[in-house]
Amino acid sequence: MQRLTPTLRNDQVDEALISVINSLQTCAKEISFRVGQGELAGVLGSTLSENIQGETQKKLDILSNQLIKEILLECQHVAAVASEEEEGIVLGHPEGEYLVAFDPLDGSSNIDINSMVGTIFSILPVPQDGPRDASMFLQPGRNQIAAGYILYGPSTMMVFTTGKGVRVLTLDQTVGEFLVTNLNLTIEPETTEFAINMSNFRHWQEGMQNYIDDLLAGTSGPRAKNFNMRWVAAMVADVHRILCRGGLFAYPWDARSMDKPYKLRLLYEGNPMAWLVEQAGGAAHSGEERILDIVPTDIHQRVGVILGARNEVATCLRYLRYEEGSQLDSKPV
Ligand SMILES: O=P(O)(O)OC[C@H]1O[C@](O)(COP(=O)(O)O)[C@@H](O)[C@@H]1O
Ligand SMILES: [Mg+2]
Ligand SMILES: [Mg+2]
Repeated sequence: MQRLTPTLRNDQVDEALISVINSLQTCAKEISFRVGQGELAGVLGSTLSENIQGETQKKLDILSNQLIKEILLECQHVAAVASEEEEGIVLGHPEGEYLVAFDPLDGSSNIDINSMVGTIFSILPVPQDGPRDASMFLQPGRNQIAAGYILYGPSTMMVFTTGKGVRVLTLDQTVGEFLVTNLNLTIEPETTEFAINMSNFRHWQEGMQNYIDDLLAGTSGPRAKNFNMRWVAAMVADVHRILCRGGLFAYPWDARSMDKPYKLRLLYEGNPMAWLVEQAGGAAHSGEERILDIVPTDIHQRVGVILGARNEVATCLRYLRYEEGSQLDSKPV
């Protein structure tokens, strides 16, 4: 089975980017070991601190963030990093060609229940001109050079794209190497499975409520088919399932707190996942536009996310726009 570096060389990835991705691979092994040791490594539980997002940090959030930051900043090709857990960016090598944005630990609430978590990364080019500050990261997701995630599940997997399809590697714990286990994940355009946090139903826009109502109505409703639901509460695991067996994932606008109408973050979650899903033949939308076309105004900006099977994403958007064909009775007031 092929290793990561030859796979990247086959994809004509330049040596500088290979070195950045290899650094991420090192991070993945370090975090995977600690996640696997769990209680024994003393990494479970919360801290007393809050991150820039106003969320209580888990010990593993902080540890993963620190590990990734240190390892990436040792790589001479990394010009700066931006983390979901930190307010500002951290500058790296002045000659570095790449920027790395990451969610060090996605699905933090799963840590203490020994359930799936992950690391999500997005690699951007350093802009030609402009200041060397956070504004370097304010590029639309379509500029990404590489993106992906590491899933710490029953096995540890690295799933990524450099724009030539979606590659999957599995960590062989016996030799400590990631080996290629799938070279081209694809998502079927149709699906009968969706992932959404249903407890937010009452806070959604009417169009979203109508869409979900019709999925739940199954064969007796306007969609005339039954839909199954899954929610891992870790985007990385929900998106992985969609890449493996299809489906639709949504974390849409909600009215729980008006200063935070979206939960997921554009740079660390939305963009990398959107590109992976598009590379697999799916679609990824904010509810208003293609996620990869959004030009960020802040590194911690949040975004609505509807992604997965492309025909189902299109149907969901028709409901949100109250278009003909969305089988709605009601229209916006
Ligand atoms: O608490 P909820 O509504 O189930 O939200 C789960 C979502 O929040 C997240 O955990 C947010 O990510 P973090 O754990 O990195 O903050 C997503 O992975 C997941 O899809
Ligand atoms: Mg996350
Ligand atoms: Mg996180």
